[in-house]
This record gives sequence, structure tokens and C-alpha cells, in this order.
Amino acid sequence: MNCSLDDSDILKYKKRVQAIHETLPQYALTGWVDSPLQDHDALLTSIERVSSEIRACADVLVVVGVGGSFLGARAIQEALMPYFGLAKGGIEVVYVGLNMSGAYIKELLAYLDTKQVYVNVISKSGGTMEPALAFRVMRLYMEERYGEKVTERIVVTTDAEKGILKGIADEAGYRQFVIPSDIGGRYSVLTPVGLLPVAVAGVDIRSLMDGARHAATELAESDLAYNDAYKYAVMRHMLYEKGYTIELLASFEPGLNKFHEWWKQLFGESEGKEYKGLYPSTVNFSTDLHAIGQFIQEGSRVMFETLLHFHDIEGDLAVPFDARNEDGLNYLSNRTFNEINAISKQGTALAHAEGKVPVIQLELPKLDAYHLGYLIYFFMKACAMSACLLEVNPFDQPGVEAYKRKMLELLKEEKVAK
Ligand SMILES: O=P(O)(O)OC[C@H]1O[C@](O)(CO)[C@@H](O)[C@@H]1O
Repeated sequence: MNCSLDDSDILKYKKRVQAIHETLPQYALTGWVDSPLQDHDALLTSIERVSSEIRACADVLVVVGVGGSFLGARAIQEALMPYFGLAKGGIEVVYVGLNMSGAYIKELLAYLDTKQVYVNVISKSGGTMEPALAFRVMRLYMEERYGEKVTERIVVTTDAEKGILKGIADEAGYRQFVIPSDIGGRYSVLTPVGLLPVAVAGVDIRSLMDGARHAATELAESDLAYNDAYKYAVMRHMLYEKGYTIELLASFEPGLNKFHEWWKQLFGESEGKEYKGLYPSTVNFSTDLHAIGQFIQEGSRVMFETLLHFHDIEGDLAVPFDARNEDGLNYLSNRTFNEINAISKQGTALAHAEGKVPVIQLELPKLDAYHLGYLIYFFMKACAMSACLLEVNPFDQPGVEAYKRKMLELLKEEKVAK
């Protein structure tokens, strides 16, 4: 990892990072820190068993959830599953309850009419409006289609003890997975929240967890000099202190676009408080270099870039030789597309740095379940540290309650009015 910050300046944060590292456990919602180090064999076996049943009995798994209750699963699925068609042994996994679009839900129901369906409804609080409304529709749809058999086709992932969804699941006899009470929504992807949906899609969840365990082991290091997640957190903080207000996460594989959305919630919802914090924005290169590249190179100097690159991409393609060479590109015919991507990354980093855009580079060996598990944990660890450096609580989201309150007030007024 490198950027235009001086290592000695970064290491000036050593003591402060050490102190934050030691006090982090004071927060209630830090169960995710050690979770990958614990023995989850029984849980993973249970998830694999339910996933195998769903894959055997359904064409589509409908995941109902919003925010951290679906973004992680969708991110992993899009990053690791084929761009076109399904993974071997996997089935289609679609998402609902992530918006308030009736058209979206109606179209999904029509699509499902010719498919065999299971539903996994996920909500930590058990009462978030978007998934609750979508689950109301899905539940009645499933009951209409499957009658008494519906009970086995609805799986609920929620709190172990409380919440409206927990009550519904208990009453209806739906199978349940638990969201640990000490893990908040945007930090919950490595729990049944993310693991069941991606197992059904065909992801090797044990490899994902092995990578997270590797990260949890390596990044338990409190010494800033040896903890890349903390270094990344300090670099972000130093650039924010220097007046940069936007972080642009840029990756070079289109399958990471939904991973961007998970990353945005993690950092945006953890840090955007007290009118402070970096705005997390994302781009996919080289595609977006032809869209927003002009602004990055010569627009307002308010952003820095974090380039995320995987050296090895499954199924990479070599540029073919063409004897006609009418396009003049035979000089590339001995390279793969990902090799060219890597060179485009280097060119981008040099050009943007010259344009006074500081560049942080995060490099991983391969885009696979193991390294994605490592990266997820890396970002969660960095995010918690970064928010603490900003002196905000990394684990609450009071601001989101504001819109919910306003919406409920208006809905209640409406109810009274009608
Ligand atoms: O899983 P739940 O409780 O439905 O919450 C979904 C999302 O909504 C939020 O609570 C914000 O309202 C996020 O933090 C969370 O990931």
C-alpha cells in the first residue's frame, strides 16, 4: 500500500491508534472483531444444510432486507459469481425490500410465478419499513402459492430474542438464523446475514470465513507500523485533516460495483456524524474514467483516491493476435486484459497524482472467496479505527432515525386524514 503521505507522518499516530485499539472493546457492537477467530463449524454446517435444501427445492431465493441486511450478501455474490448465468450448483438470488418501489415488487412477483421459490427475510431490528412491507407482500404471495408448505420455504434471520420479525417467525414456526446482538447491521455480513444468501448463490462460505480469520489474526496487531488496516485508517484521517472531503474508492473489475455499495454504507454510516467525515464515493475503472475521469483529473481538488486492485482475476482473457492488425493492437496480443488493467491502474495513479489527487493503493493477490473475506474484515477494522480517529461512534446511526421519524409522522397524519 502506498500514497503521497510520508510514512514518518503516518507513524506519528502510533500512540493514538494504540489507545483506540485498547478502548475499542468498550463499545457494545464489537462482536465482529473476534467472531472470525471463533469456531463456527456448527453454524456453517447448518447454513450449508439449509442452503443445499434451498438449492435442491427452488429456482430462486428471494432475500428481503435493506442496508447491512442485504448489501454484504449482494456484494459477495456479484464479486464472486459469474457475470452471466449461475455458478455451478448455485441458484438465482434476488433482492427485495431494499426500496419502496411497488413496480419493482410487482414485477418480481410476476417473474416468480414460473419459478420455485424460497424466501430469506433479514432484519436485525425486525421492524425496518422497507423490508417489512416487502415481506408482507412476499409472505402472502408464498402462502397463496404453497399453502401449508410455506413454513419450510421462509427462513428468517433476525435477533435471537426481540423485534416484530422475531415474533412473526416464532408464531409461524419459520426456521431462524440469529444476528448476534453484539454485531451491528453494516458489520454483519460474516454472520448468517451474508452467509446464507451467498451459500445459496454458490459461494464457498468456509473459504470466505478462512480469509476473514486470516485478517482477524493479522489485524489484531495494535502496532500501527504492522497493521495495514490501521495505516489505511490513518491515511484517510490525515487526508481528511488536510481538507480532502471525498474518498473515491476505485476498483478495476465490474463485479465489484455492488461491493462498492457495501463499502459506502460501512464508512458513510459509521463516520457521517456531527457534520464531519469523508464522503465515501465509488467509481469503476476504466469504465468511469470515460465518464468522470475529467473531473477527477481537473475538477475541484476535494478528493483522494483509494485504488483497489486484485492481481489475479478468475477467467482472465488474453488479447488475441490478429494477422490483419488493422487496429494496430497486435503489440498487446501477448498480454491478458487484467495485465492491461493493472497497467491502466498504474497510469491512472500517476496521472491523478500529478493532478494533485492523493492515491492510496490496496492490492490483493486474487479475487476469490478467501481474499474477499480478508478484505471485508480489513475494511471493517479500518472503518472502526477511522471513525474513532474522527471521534465519532463507529457503531450507531442516529441520523437514519431522522427520516424514519418524519416518514412515520407523515404516514400517521395521512392515516388520520384519510
Ligand atoms: O437489519 P435492519 O434492522 O432491518 O436494518 C437495516 C439497515 O437499516 C439501518 O438500521 C439504518 O436504518 C442500517 O444500519 C441497517 O443496516
